[in-house]
Amino acid sequence: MLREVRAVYGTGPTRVTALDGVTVGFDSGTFTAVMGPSGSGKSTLLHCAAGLDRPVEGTVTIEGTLLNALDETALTRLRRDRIGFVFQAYNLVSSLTAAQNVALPVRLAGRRPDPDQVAAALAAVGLAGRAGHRPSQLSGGEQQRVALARALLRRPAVVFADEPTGALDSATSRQVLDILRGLVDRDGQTVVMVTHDPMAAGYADRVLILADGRLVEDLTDASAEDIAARTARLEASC
Ligand SMILES: Nc1ncnc2c1ncn2[C@@H]1O[C@H](COP(=O)(O)OP(=O)(O)OP(=O)(O)O)[C@@H](O)[C@H]1O
Repeated sequence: MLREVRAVYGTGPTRVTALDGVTVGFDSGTFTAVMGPSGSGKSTLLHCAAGLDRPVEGTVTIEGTLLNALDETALTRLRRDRIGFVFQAYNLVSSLTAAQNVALPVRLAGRRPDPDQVAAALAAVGLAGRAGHRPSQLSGGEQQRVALARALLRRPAVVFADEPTGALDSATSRQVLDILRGLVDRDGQTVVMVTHDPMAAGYADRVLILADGRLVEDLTDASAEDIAARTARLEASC
C-alpha cells in the first residue's frame, strides 16, 4: 500500500518528480496492471511498492509492515522472503541450467534449495522437461518462464512484474500472462504488472493509469479495447 508517495530523482535543475503524491493499495489475490505514457512513473511506482526505491515522502507497507521503518538488511530480507520480481530482461545466468537459475536466489541467501520445489516451480510454468537446459538453449518465452519460476520458488505474497512481456511476441506473451493470471486465480497470489500493452493489461482485474507521476484512472475489469482507447487519448494529450 502506498500512501501519499512522492518520489524524486536528481537535484537542482535536473530534479524530476517521478511520483507526485500517489495513494494506492493492492488487495491480496488480485491482478493489477499499471499503464501510462513513457516517463509517467510506472517503474518508480513498482520500485517504491516493492521496497527497491525509497520515496522522499509518504509511506509504503507490505502485508502490514511499514517499509519506511526498515533498515537495508531488514528490507532485503523482506524482499527476499515475501516478494517476487520479474523484469523485461530475463536476467538469467547464462552458464547455469534452468533449474540452477531457479535455485540461485535460495543459494545466494545461504540456504540449500529443495530439488522437489525447484522441479515443481519449473513444472508450474510448463518447463518440467527443460530443467537441464541453459538459457541459450531456450526461447525468449521459455527464458521468461524460468525467470517466473525463480520468482515463484518461495511463494511470495506479491509478484511485481516490470514489462514482463515487453520482449515477447503476442503468442508467447499470452503464455506468460496465463501463468500470471493462474497465480492469482489458482494460488491467490497478488500480481502487480507494468505494461504498455493493452492486450496484456486486459488480463488484469484492475488497470491503473499514470500521467506525470499522478494516478489518473483506476479501472476495474476493463476490456483491452477500452484500455487501448483510454491510453491512446492520454498519449495524444501529453
Ligand atoms: N535513476 C533515475 N535518475 C533520474 N531520473 C530518473 C531515474 N529513473 C527514472 N527517472 C525519471 O523519473 C520519471 C519516471 O520514470 P519511470 O521509469 O518511473 O517512468 P515509466 O513510466 O516507467 O517510463 P517507461 O514507460 O519509459 O519505462 C521519468 O521522467 C524518468 O526520466
